[in-house]
Amino acid sequence: MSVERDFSVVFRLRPLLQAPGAEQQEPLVTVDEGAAAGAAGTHTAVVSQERKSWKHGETAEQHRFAAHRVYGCEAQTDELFDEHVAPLVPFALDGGYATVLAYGQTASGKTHTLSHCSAAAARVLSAANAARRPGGKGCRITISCIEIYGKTVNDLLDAANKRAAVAEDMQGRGVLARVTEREVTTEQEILTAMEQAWALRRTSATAKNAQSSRSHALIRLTLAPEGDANATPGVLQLVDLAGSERAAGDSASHSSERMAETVAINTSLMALKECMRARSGGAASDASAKHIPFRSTKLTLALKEAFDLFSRQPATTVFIATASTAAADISATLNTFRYASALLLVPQRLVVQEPDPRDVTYWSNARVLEWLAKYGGAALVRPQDVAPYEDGLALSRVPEADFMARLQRGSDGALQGESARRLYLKWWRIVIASRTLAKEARAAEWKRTKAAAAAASEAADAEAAREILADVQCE
Ligand SMILES: Nc1ncnc2c1ncn2[C@@H]1O[C@H](COP(=O)(O)OP(=O)(O)OP(=O)(O)O)[C@@H](O)[C@H]1O
Repeated sequence: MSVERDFSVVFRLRPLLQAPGAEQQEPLVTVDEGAAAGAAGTHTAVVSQERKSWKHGETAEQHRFAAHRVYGCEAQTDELFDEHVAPLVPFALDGGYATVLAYGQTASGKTHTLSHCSAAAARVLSAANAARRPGGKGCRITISCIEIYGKTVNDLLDAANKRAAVAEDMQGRGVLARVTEREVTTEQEILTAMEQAWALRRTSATAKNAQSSRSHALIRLTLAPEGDANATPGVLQLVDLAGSERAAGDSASHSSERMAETVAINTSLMALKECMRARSGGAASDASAKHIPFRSTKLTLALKEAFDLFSRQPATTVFIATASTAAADISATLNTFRYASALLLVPQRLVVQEPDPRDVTYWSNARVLEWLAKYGGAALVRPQDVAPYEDGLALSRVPEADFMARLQRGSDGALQGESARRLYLKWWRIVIASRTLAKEARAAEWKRTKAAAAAASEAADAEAAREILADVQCE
């Protein structure tokens, strides 16, 4: 069970929900079972759109959409979980950044699919972690849950649904701020937290709007390896996106509040698409490192590591597009599949940043101690007291007041006030300068890789042309 690709697009068709005694309808979206998997291992969903015109009468137009996998109406959520979500558990326990996104119109089955997957993930994760603990490879698991409603972020693990925030930390990672981080160990503890989050989302949504899917909900499990305080924690997160439908024609949808809400949802879903597509870096001939606009919305900032081209940890994303198969929802279903199919362009592999000795945030604890000995030496600072175990990244996360207190303690009071601050600022100058240098070097490397790929593709074209010419001449 391993993660096959960096980015998977999965379709899930919702069966028709027919009232008892209502006239029987046929699902208008089906899986093309006959079609062999496409070049990129893709499968196909077929949408029949009925059209009526005075000239041609009733006709059905067929639209075909590719995805890595299409689950039909009869498929069970367990099947989807086993194939696409379960492999993310060991991936995240090993330090990877795994994201599951559910996208689709209201009532298409996003929450149905994700709540089942989150419960199954709680079971698999707690068992896998318990099995790793005797070998010393277990993780400390914490859970945080937020909902993003327009520009507002709320804590779904706080009974009062208090305000939270999404921010970028010193290392440029998208972090959840002012949120409850609850430590969980057993399946039941994880489940209780998740259920509390889903329930609070439903209640707060009813207070705002009759429909629950006007906000994005994010459940994030952070997996910090026990016994290595410097390791980058793994992440397993599930995101129930706001309903993707456009404003309907009813008068309620035209209230200014509802319109603003719809604009905010559409903006964030478009930004999400842009971020995911920007990762593809364009054609091989496009030699520029792509700008990924993750800062444009709270949602994309929160998920930044999922798009980052140069990430400190491997990342993988499963995009589940849920769709109704009912005739009344066909245009929303077509929009869902158009959005999701376009994401198949996202490349298979991200560039995982190699440790770069030029970048202070990659320094080992030994290298940090060396630096402290060199620059704090004159004031007789004991480096070990300033950074007992921290590597460069961990030390750059130490808040200023704590850093200063360590300097004071580590020099028996010799270094305090302005002189301690000077050493602290010196540390920060080197953190920033080295990160800038490393970033520029990565951009140059990216450019070289792209140029080499473009040259290789041109050479292959030329070779193919020569072969065709040779064939023609033989004939
Ligand atoms: N695959 C499925 N099989 C059977 N029932 C389903 C399936 N998917 C969804 N449903 C049912 O359809 C209804 C709507 O589903 P759900 O609430 O998950 O939709 P949603 O897209 O999350 O909408 P919202 O965001 O408004 O809650 C629910 O009653 C759910 O049980």
